[in-house]
Amino acid sequence: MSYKTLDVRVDDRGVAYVSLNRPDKRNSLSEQMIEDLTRMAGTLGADPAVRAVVLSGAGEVFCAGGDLTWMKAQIEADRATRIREARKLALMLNALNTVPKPLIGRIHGGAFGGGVGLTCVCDVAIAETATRFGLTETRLGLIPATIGPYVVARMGEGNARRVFMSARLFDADEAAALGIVARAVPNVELDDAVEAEIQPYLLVAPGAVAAAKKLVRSLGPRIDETVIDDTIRRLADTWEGPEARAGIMAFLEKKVAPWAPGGHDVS
Ligand SMILES: C/C(=C\C(=O)SCCNC(=O)CCNC(=O)[C@H](O)C(C)(C)COP(=O)(O)OP(=O)(O)OC[C@H]1O[C@@H](n2cnc3c(N)ncnc32)[C@H](O)[C@@H]1OP(=O)(O)O)CC(=O)O
Repeated sequence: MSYKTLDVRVDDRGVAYVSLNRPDKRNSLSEQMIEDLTRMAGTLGADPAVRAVVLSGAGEVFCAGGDLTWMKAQIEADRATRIREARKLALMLNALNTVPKPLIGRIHGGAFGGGVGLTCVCDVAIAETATRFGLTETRLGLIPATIGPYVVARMGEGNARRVFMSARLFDADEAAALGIVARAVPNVELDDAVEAEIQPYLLVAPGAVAAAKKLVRSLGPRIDETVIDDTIRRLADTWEGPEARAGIMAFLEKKVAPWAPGGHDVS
């Protein structure tokens, strides 16, 4: 179980602690991290000794979303490459969403774009009160495409219209009100809160847990192959447009995008 961008440790109770480990790039979802997360979901999901998985991030923020350097490469690529790369992101999210174990998110610092997506594919997430959340894609000329189904399933269409279209940041209490996280706790209580969340899962039948998770997915909004394919196409379409190029280049060059003359509030 060796990964280039993840730290994985399984304790003697069968709790797997997985930490995104690219803190210098704010744990943004590089191609390697997407591959590692997909493999991790398959490996831990199939391991009968694993009873629960905790997903966290190293460093200052949980996850800064899709790696914008990787996305810049997609802007330069041909259509077939764009579709193939967008599919990797979508299949990683699907793998985590369907992992047949309890997946518990430990969210701190910040979760932006794909970082909110990762939070929403967890069965339950607990956030540090100071965490900032944002579906920031439209700031960058992008859309929350592949993460969209999981986020909308949590917050509903009305809330999604507001936060997808405005890209405004919100705090952990609002994230709890929106259903993205179960609750917000002060940083000093975060690890205890996550441990308390794990406990009940260690007392229930693993096969029934997996079946219950499947049941809930079949009762909630359907995120099937057709929906996933549609989000892949939408992301590839967005990468083709002039706004994505301008927004991503502005971020990477530490400039302000042309549609935000005063800059964005990131505090
Ligand atoms: C999944 C889909 C879409 C997306 O997710 S699009 C991405 C959405 N994410 C964002 O909008 C967040 C972008 N990042 C930030 O706003 C800030 O970095 C931060 C997270 C608020 C942290 O700020 P801080 O001041 O602490 O750090 P720096 O900005 O100096 O960043 C340090 C270092 O990390 C690099 N970096 C940060 N985020 C990313 C990223 N998303 N991609 C690539 N690189 C990132 C940053 O460039 C700095 O690098 P240096 O080399 O040190 O300059 C699509 C779908 O849903 O389908």
